[in-house]
Amino acid sequence: MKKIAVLAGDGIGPEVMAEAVKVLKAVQKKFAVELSFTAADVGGCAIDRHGEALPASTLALCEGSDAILFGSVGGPKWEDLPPAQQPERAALLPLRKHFDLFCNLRPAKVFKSLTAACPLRSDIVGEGFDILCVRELTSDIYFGQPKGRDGTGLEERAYDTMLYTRFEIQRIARMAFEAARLRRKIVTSVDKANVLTTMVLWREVVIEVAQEYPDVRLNHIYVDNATMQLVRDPHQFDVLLCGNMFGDIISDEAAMLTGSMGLLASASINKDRFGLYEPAGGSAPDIAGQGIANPIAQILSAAMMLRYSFGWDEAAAAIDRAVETTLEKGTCTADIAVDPSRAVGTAAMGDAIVAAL
Ligand SMILES: NC(=O)c1ccc[n+]([C@@H]2O[C@H](COP(=O)([O-])OP(=O)(O)OC[C@H]3O[C@@H](n4cnc5c(N)ncnc54)[C@H](O)[C@@H]3O)[C@@H](O)[C@H]2O)c1
Ligand SMILES: CC(C)[C@H](C(=O)O)[C@@H](O)C(=O)O
Ligand SMILES: [Mg+2]
Repeated sequence: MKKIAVLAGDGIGPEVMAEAVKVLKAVQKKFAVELSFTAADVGGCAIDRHGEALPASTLALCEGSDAILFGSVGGPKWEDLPPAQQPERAALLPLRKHFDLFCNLRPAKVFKSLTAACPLRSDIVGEGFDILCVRELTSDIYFGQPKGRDGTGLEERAYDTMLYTRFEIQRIARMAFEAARLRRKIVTSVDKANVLTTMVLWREVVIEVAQEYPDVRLNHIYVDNATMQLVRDPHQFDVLLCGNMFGDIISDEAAMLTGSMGLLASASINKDRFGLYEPAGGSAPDIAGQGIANPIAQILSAAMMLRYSFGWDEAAAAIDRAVETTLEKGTCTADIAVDPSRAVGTAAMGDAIVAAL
């Protein structure tokens, strides 16, 4: 029996989470495995109901679970709170830090049947590309100290600290090289070593780690060039190794190149393979409550949970295949439909994936 903490969160979170749970329940039947689901509040909805974004009871549930399935948090309703109380800073980042989820895997793969949804020219996208962003998730300018604001008038200042230790770079670099070994064996390390001291260390350590993996090719690219090369020729990339900040930006770009933010799943794991699984996109306030969000990123995140935290590769692959089959049949939500008048809603998309499973 695997215990799953279900934290749907805000905006489209609960809408897409319902579909992921539906798919997991179907997996349970098909593969005769046992899963338990316990829901808890997190993010803005937890502020509204409990006065804080990450209530102690929610954290305790996560601690007693085998994995966390996470929706998304945040939205306009909570944007005027003091920054430290906002859902993203008070719930998501502390969860990542608390469980030491340093490794964020974000696979950006174009589905064959969706090449038309890709915003790139057809001669550039070709038959599709397959990139894995390996993003460091518990350090960098997100967490470096000091952070703060002081001074007054025109002397008022605000600052964050970009900081990496050798240990932090080594462990995320090893994850990238290990992942590349199972793929096309190319790691492209994204940095800004021409300007930032942190990134000079980053590049040095990545080069050292590469010595342990002589079978994997290592390239370096500056982050500005990386954003441009992704649009010019995404096929050149296999594994993109990034720090926390650059990985945040690059993974949104890679997601959209596959057709929609609603397609990009993610796994945030620690050294023991405990993980938090969430779509790379957010609470999408512009479409929340309409039943039109794409549940695929949430469903594929659930598949990643089965693969990385539970080691259930066969069940995970079955979900991946069911998503692919559904798309091949032409069932699409509005964000990826070439003809929006034929788009289906969130629940119908989930039902179609369950049927394909
Ligand atoms: N993991 C998280 O909890 C997480 C991640 C990113 C952003 N956020 C938060 O979400 C809120 C909104 O952020 P944002 O607007 O910058 O980014 P967003 O990812 O929520 O939305 C960006 C665009 O992508 C679209 N989109 C995203 N997911 C989609 C889906 N499943 N189906 C169809 N379209 C989808 C949205 O409609 C929107 O047009 C903010 O409060 C932000 O901080 C949370
Ligand atoms: C909501 C925010 C804190 C988060 C991040 O910046 O990591 C999000 O953008 C993501 O990509 O998971
Ligand atoms: Mg992001």
